[in-house]
Amino acid sequence: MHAIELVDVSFSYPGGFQAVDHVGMGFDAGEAVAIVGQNGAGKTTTVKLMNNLFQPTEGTVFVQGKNTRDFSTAQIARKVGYVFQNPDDQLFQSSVEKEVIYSPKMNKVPEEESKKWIDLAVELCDLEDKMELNPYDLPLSIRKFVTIACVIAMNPDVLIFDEPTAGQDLHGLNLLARIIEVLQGRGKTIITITHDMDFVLEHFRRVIVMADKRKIADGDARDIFWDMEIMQKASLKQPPVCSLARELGLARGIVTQQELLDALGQTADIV
Ligand SMILES: Nc1ncnc2c1ncn2[C@@H]1O[C@H](COP(=O)(O)OP(=O)(O)OP(=O)(O)O)[C@@H](O)[C@H]1O
Repeated sequence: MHAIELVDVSFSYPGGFQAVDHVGMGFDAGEAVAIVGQNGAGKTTTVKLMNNLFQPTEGTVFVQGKNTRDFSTAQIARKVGYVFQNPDDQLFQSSVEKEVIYSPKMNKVPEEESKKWIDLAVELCDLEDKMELNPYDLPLSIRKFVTIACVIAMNPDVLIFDEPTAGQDLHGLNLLARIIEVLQGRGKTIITITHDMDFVLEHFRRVIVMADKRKIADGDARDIFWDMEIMQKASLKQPPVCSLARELGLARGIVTQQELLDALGQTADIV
């Protein structure tokens, strides 16, 4: 049984604009998957269908085998946590501490259990010295971590991060990498929308590519970033390491700097 499964799902916004067109995908427990694609491809709409913020116009979304139509958004949100693209859509308390404890408290999570996850969330998101501050006095990049902490604190089985890398510096990117690693290590399913292809290559093995409302590819990053037809169809730029390796005529599938250096070393030996 998948943690989440979309079966032939379409979605149109009220007013009739179709944003998702017959999409199918499944995610297992403990998987980390990146969703990439140009602006307007339908990525955010697709993930909002996964936590029941939207219900499909056609097709079915299953969360741990259960049809989301049979549950409220709040019920599904306990299993599938979604971190909004814009943190300001999610923050409404007067301090970071109140934000992070709000959902576990509202959902009456037993104190011992909630303390464990709140402490982990605060540590992973580097918020220990910001608990008394008003989120709106913090920069956007840190507000984003406040929203991530809120979702981790709820201890959902699936966490969806919408554009977490946008506007992050190296420290922020390192925090995100550790969050993904630690949560995946605890059996969580992590789904991340991002435009940062280097971040994808470093931290995700499986990549889903969306273009023009549809899923056009789903597989190993090593295959996908070397498939120029997919790159062109999705208007994606091949990551620099891959394009350099391609220009140099090196083996397909090179995606990291180390692999590029190793391949160049071998080439130099042969020459
Ligand atoms: N509330 C809405 N009403 C009508 N159309 C919408 C609404 N929200 C999004 N859309 C449209 O649906 C399409 C898909 O949007 P979506 O946000 O899912 O794409 P995306 O791939 O996440 O893009 P981005 O990277 O820019 O966030 C876009 O054309 C967008 O303009």
